Amino acid sequence: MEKNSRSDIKGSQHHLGEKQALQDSGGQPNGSPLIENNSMDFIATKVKEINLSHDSGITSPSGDVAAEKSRKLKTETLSETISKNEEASSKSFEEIAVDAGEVCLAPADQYWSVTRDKAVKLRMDESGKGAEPPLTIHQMFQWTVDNFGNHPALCSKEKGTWVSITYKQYQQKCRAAAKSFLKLGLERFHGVGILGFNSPEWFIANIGCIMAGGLGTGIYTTNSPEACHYVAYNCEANVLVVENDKQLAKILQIKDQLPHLKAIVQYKGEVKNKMPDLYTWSEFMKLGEEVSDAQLDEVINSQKANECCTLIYTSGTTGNPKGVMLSHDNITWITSAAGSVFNLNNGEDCLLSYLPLSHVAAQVNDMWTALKFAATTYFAQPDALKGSLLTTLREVRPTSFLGVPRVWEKIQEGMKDIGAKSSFLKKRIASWAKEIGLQASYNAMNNNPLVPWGFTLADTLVFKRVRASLGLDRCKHCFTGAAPITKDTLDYFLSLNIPIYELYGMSESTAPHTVSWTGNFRVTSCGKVIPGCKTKLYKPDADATGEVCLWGRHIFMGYLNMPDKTSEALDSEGWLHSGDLGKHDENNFLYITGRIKELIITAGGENIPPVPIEEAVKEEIPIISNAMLVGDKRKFLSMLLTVKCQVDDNGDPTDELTAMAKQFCRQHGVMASKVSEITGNKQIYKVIQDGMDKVNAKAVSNAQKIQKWMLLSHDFSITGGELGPTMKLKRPVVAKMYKNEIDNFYEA
Ligand SMILES: Nc1ncnc2c1ncn2[C@@H]1O[C@H](COP(=O)(O)OP(=O)(O)OP(=O)(O)O)[C@@H](O)[C@H]1O
Repeated sequence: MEKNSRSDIKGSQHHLGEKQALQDSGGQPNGSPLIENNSMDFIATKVKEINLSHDSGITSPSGDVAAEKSRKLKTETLSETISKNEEASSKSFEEIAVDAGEVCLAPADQYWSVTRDKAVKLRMDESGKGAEPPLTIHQMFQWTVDNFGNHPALCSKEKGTWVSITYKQYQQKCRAAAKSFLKLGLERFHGVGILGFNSPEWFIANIGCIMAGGLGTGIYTTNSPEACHYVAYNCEANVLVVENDKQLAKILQIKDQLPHLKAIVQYKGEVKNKMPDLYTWSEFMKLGEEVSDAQLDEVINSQKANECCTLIYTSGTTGNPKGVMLSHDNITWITSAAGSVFNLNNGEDCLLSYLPLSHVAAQVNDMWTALKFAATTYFAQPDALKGSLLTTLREVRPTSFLGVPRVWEKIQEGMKDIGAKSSFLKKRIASWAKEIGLQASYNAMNNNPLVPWGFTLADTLVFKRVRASLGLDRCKHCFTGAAPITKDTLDYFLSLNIPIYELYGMSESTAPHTVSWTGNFRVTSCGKVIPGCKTKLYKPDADATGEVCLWGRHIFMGYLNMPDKTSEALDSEGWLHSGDLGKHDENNFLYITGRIKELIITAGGENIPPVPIEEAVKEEIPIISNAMLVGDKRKFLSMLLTVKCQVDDNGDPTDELTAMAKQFCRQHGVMASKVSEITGNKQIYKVIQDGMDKVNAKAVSNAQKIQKWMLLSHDFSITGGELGPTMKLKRPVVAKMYKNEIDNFYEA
């Protein structure tokens, strides 16, 4: 049914297959079951709504709120202006900042910098969004506290109960952390590395570090000790904040090679082996009690909006991670600019934090946008991506939800598995509703007011229940970003009347550059440029496809200590060259069509983007979880393949096939339940070869045909290092790991 409905839709005016053919294969790890199957049966079971209202079930936070005096930062003149201004509640902080004539910038004469303490020139416009006065993180925070001080800011689960802190308490805790960092000797523009799963402590450590004049630096929890060392050394970390003894163990292995390190703080669990300069969270938070407010305010007030406050290390899909230097203005401006597109209202939203905060997308969404718009951030459980995400989603019922493509794919897989087990009648109802849903969604996308017949019934019987069962019934914005998503997944959710809005951006653009939103989206497009930002397509070809170049106040300062890489990324005029290929449609929607850095250039000189071929293989042979095309400087193309298998509690792929993969084998007469049972299995190999033949039959040239392939015994994963944190394929890593296998393809 789905295929039929999609092909119906394909007849519409949009080139819907366009991007699907160009997807990155990186989004196919064999992650652990994200979705608990028994909770996904949206048709079969009456969906049990967990009526957790925004604040219900949340115990009062500890600490005497009334006794707290709202701290006045040296943005005092601004805050005073706010309180004096009769219209304070209706005026934005930016407007009031203009009134007060207070703009804090350090002298700078160029758009880029590669040294931690050097300010940059801002890409200010003369009018509009790009002309808004620059703000520091602290000014933005103070405005939120002044206006929404008693609003819940952070909610986390403690012993099974949600506990929240208000914006006032949040700021107070950040200030306490900042004082402790100062006490520990955090030097100006030196890093505080944070290595752990999302939690209030992560946010407080990060903002506390910035208040104290340091550079907030996330480190991926999946990093090896060596990879942690790379980041901690590069940012000259004075303090490392780790989640638990597992992360601590990694740091203990490398701490002697970190000349700037002064202390380690562990924020969860017991500190088993006491040692000097190792603190628990509660010890740490008390360390700075003697540091006066005036001392801290002096540090805060000396900071300028065009100076660095955060380092985002790239995930390394194309080489060693680079330290992307972000200024206060990068962060405060983009959160304001993107938030206005989505019409976010202060104090109205709540979201769930579960994607790695070291990645720019999660950090900007969960921490900075929430802070700017006084939203409430709920923290998921550390095993979110191993199964608990859905349960938490249903408790929190966020009003905005960001998933990387793989998250949406896992939800889709879970729902399909359940659907496959439903009775005949339920399957029929689902098919009927999905056909209507897809048509209705495409009509809405194309501004066609026609509502298909039966929509209201389908909405009541299916769509509303699905939304509730996923915890998305209050969700106004379901987002995807950070990597390409397939049209198949987008259509699947559209058929359930859940539009997923695509965002595009990079660490180097402080996350979003183009966005999609209600009434403004096109399937397979990543949306329109944010007001105040500009896109240029560099060296467009005959098809008007060129390299996507970005401009705006969100463009990063430079890569820390990497002048060459910085000048490769930023041209002499200050445009950021993304390395992505893209084109616009007649309505200025941007379509990403490939990555220049991933192009395969064969020995015969043909340029081949690998993603469309990899996606075609995965679609044709559904048992395949990952496919990597090789053939750079070789005579022909070959492909490494992995099959869908289950993962263990650590996220490591196991030998056990997924339910879907077992079913696939059975359909082809093979009673296998393990990966090892099908590697070398003639029947399965024939099925794969048949699929390859079909893909090759559609190849645009002989050079684009896959001549040889190999089924690997082990799936790719984040923990294995083959996939980055947003599940993108790390091609150089895989090429190195399977060098012998690849060489074998080309031996005569
Ligand atoms: N909506 C999207 N569609 C397609 N690709 C996207 C989308 N959003 C982001 N990307 C890809 O992600 C890239 C930015 O990702 P990020 O800044 O996390 O660095 P990375 O590419 O993962 O790591 P590295 O720079 O180390 O290679 C973009 O350049 C683009 O290739």
